[in-house]
Amino acid sequence: MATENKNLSEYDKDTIPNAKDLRFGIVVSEWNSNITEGLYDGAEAALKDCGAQDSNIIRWNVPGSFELTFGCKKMIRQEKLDAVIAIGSVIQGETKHFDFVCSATAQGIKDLNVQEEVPVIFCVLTDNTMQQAMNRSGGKHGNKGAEAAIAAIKMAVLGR
Ligand SMILES: Nc1c(NC[C@H](O)[C@H](O)[C@H](O)CO)[nH]c(=O)[nH]c1=O
Ligand SMILES: CC(=O)[C@@H](O)COP(=O)(O)O
Repeated sequence: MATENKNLSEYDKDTIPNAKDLRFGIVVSEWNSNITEGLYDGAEAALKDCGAQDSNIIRWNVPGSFELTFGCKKMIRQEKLDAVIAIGSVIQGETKHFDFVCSATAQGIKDLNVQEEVPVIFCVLTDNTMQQAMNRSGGKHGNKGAEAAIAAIKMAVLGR
């Protein structure tokens, strides 16, 4: 189902484990900060709505989405975490750079999920336009940050 046919912010709290004893890392790209701050707000609000404590949400910033992989790896090794959310917004420009940044970021975060023991959630928008990004970071299609927060809670308790 494409995003346009669903609301990214919708979830049923009755189906979500309580997050009160879980500790989360959130690594936020500074590129397109008008979008990534909205994604962060959505993720933080959903985590708290599901019981997470302020003191158990650790935020680091990195320059761009390409740096999310290193930032998440370093955070996992430095902090005791149950899940990490990688937040970025990549928007198509005039060149093929978009393709390389998106691919490298997605592959890097996938690799972390293979190599590390802490789940890393892919909360990176890869949009053709700023409007598409706005629509998915608190606009008409909801907030992918909220979706990522729910995924983080579910993955944090997987197998328990
Ligand atoms: N154009 C976008 C970038 N580009 C920057 C890279 O992510 C990286 O920081 C740089 O190549 C140095 O290593 N990053 C985004 O997150 N979003 C973009 O639209
Ligand atoms: C995703 C990018 O790196 C891109 O926004 C940069 O823009 P351009 O391709 O015009 O250099």
